Amino acid sequence: VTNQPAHELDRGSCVHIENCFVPTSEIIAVEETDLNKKQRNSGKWQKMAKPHAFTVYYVKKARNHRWRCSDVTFWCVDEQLCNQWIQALKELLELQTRPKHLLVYINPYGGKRQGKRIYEQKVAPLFSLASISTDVFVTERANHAKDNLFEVNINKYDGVVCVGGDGMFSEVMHGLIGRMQKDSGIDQNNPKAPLVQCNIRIGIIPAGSTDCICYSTVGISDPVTSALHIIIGDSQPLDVSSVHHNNTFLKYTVSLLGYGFYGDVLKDSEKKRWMGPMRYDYSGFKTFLSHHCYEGTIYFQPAKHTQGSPRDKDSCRTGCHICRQSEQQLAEEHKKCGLKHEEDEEEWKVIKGKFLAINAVNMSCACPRSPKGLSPAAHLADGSSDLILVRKCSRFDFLRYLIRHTNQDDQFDFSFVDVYRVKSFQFTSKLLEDNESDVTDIGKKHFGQFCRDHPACCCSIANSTWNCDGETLNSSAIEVRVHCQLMKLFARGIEENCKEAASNQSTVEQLL
Ligand SMILES: CCCCCCCCCCCCC/C=C/[C@@H](O)[C@H](CO)NC(=O)CCCCCCCCCCCCCCC
Ligand SMILES: Nc1ncnc2c1ncn2[C@@H]1O[C@H](COP(=O)(O)OP(=O)(O)OP(=O)(O)O)[C@@H](O)[C@H]1O
Ligand SMILES: [Ca+2]
Repeated sequence: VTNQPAHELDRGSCVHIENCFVPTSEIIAVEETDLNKKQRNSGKWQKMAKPHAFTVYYVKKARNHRWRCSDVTFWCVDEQLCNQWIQALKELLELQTRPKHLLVYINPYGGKRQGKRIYEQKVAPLFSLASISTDVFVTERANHAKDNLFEVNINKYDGVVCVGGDGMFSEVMHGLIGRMQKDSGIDQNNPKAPLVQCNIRIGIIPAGSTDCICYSTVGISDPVTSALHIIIGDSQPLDVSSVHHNNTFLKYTVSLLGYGFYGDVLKDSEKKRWMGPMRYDYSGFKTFLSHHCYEGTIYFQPAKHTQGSPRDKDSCRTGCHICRQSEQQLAEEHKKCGLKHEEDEEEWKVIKGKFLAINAVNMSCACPRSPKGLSPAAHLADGSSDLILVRKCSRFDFLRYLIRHTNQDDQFDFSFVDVYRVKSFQFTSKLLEDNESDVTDIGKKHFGQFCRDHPACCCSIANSTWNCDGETLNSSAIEVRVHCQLMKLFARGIEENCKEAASNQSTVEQLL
């Protein structure tokens, strides 16, 4: 069997196959080749009596974590031998645990409103090549996908795919995690309830405005790359934080939970949805100029179970040992403590102040606008969140901080920025504290006026809102807890040395 053209086989020439390989885990499909098509294309086949061939489709790694589907055709004069190869390769593929039946939700209005086109033109043909069957559902309203996930026979599927942005992913995640807890009789309103892990993987086909979750877990936001990760059945566990207020469940978050700057940007940008992804630049500029800061108190529990720190130079990569070690450490702690809520006994740290931004990120939050993200050393699956506190500072300093989202300089190397790796935290705004603790204290009650009367103080008279993975929360006082590896994605994290892999494979057109 050779990948040399048939006319060379016919001449009985010696075949040179380069020494290179594709792991079976990265083969997409094996098919008997349609020789009529090949004949038409190459015109090199006419002389051969009865040729046989099969084509292997495989993942070809290009630059910047981009994957493409490549193929190589093997020619053979012996029909039986050709069939044996096809059979053997198909058996190898069967041994891989890959999705066979997927449930797909498409948000036709996400990002630049291209979700349906992206799925039909770039993704569906690849799923069909890989013999994956799908039930496709185009949403007609917000929360359609989430509501539907509570009704469908979920056991029929090997995974759920969402075509859209971070908001669409959030919907699907809420549907799946919520369904899982409901089926297991877990009360989501209890902030301390041990949540049941969700083993049905989610695949993200990026078609949104920020696509931060896709970018941070794959290394690029590219529909074809994501489709290939789904096809080969990659698996990446992900931390999920639960957000509560007064024993009421509000939301789950996996990327950014931001108060102050990012909350205000989101709130303003929601009114400008018609602008598409540009709305964030417009509202970002406006919010930057308004320069509001917010006063409040943060209580947090440091994440002692993990060896990593937000100031580490190394980032979370495929097969990350920090994530593995942290998960094991947490599992051991839970075994030792049994049902006892050990968190309550651990130390809480308190920070009071005036902040321009409070950002809690479960992952780096890398995205095309910010290729390293808001916390470059955050881990996808270590059971912790990085809590970034940006204190009141000048507009110029805040701009310097924002610019560091976009370049290689250290974002935390500012006197007004603090970062902590935490496993839970709580926030209460000063306004709420004052209202709740002592309503008769005139000075406290009129805090709003107090600030208005002193122009030097830029503290807002109102609360900000929380930006929870691109959705606003109704409450400013929240209680947040990280759940280590609560769910899984069809991804493998960001691969190391991708450039090297790309150049090794660029010359590779042979296989086996
Ligand atoms: C001067 C350059 C500064 C550039 C700063 C770029 C920062 C980009 C940071 C992106 C962080 C994304 C975190 C992920 C959040 C997602 O869960 C969420 C849902 O998709 N997206 C947003 O909330 C969307 C948030 C998008 C926020 C965009 C903010 C743009 C700020 C522009 C400020 C301009 C100041 C210029 C002054 C002359
Ligand atoms: N058919 C629909 N009509 C209106 N809204 C929808 C529909 N389907 C889903 N949605 C909602 O649209 C919101 C935004 O969608 P999505 O996340 O896909 O795009 P985006 O906001 O442009 O991107 P990003 O979240 O990456 O910034 C989601 O919160 C989702 O609940
Ligand atoms: Ca994490």
